[in-house]
Amino acid sequence: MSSTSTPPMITKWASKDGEFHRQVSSFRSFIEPSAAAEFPAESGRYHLYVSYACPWAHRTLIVRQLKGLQDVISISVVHYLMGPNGWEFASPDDVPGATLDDVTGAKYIREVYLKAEPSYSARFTVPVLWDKKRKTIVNNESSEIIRMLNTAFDDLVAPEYRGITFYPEDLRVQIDEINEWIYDTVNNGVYKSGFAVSQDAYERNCRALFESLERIERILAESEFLLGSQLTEADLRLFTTVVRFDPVYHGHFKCNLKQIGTGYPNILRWTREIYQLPGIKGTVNMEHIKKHYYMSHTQINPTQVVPLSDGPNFDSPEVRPASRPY
Ligand SMILES: N[C@@H](CCC(=O)N[C@@H](CS)C(=O)NCC(=O)O)C(=O)O
Repeated sequence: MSSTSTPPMITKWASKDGEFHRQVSSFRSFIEPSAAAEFPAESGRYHLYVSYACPWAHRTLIVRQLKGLQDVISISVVHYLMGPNGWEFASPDDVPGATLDDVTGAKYIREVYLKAEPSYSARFTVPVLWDKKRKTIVNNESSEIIRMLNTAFDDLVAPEYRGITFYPEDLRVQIDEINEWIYDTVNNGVYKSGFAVSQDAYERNCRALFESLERIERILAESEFLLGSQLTEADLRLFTTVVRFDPVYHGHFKCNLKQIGTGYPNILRWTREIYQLPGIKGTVNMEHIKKHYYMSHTQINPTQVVPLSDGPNFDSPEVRPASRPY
């Protein structure tokens, strides 16, 4: 694909059956602690390309924060608006929160992909984990990037972050199991509702989404986090969808049977607990989130008018776990 060709439009995300099918990510290598590895963990070598708007990229920002990796892995943040050329970099003077790409000098994320693989012809998604040394993409699948950040850099972080894990061995089976249905019906479920172009696909996915929210509400009525008193990867993956739910998915994606702030007291309490953990609120940029969805998906919102509400106040009341939950 040449660097001037146009990527597929958002409207093409739904296929003939009226249903949205998320593409499988293409770059799937792993960073490992061993110096002999293809991609060895090194401080300053790897770079994350993210969008504050994107719930998948948001996962990687959260784990980078909670694992104390800010000085080990650098980041670039794209403009909230996704235009016909896809994600674009912007100066923070023009778009507060965004950055230019000081690593490869790209104007668009698509150029980063094409530097890594000139024949790449799939979607140009964020997050992207980039190797500055080999000048290539290590991985563009958020669920795998957060696993690497969880363990691969432990020798390089400050002592208080070593050994922190959001994928503990004794909970792996339960984490994998809960991730599976939450991914399908909630994380991706909001997109399957919002991008559906048939009534049937919309209703089916929207109902499945709310069945899962009811199930999560029941879990969180009994338990501090999804799998007990320990914060795990399953919570972090769900959090990025829930934090966007009332301001964006409820209206823009028509996920409107209930709202988190008024309809799910236990999910609301749980969201506040995560939001109030050190460093997390700095990863939630509601301006980028709202402007991205309402202004980029012009097939859904042709006026590009952005609604006023940011959703529930996650800052207060203060909801403090008894001890650090991870
Ligand atoms: N499987 C990927 C999905 C990432 C993804 O779909 N990102 C969206 C933003 S929320 C994107 O960059 N879309 C651009 C496009 O599809 O053209 C992951 O979890 O990392």
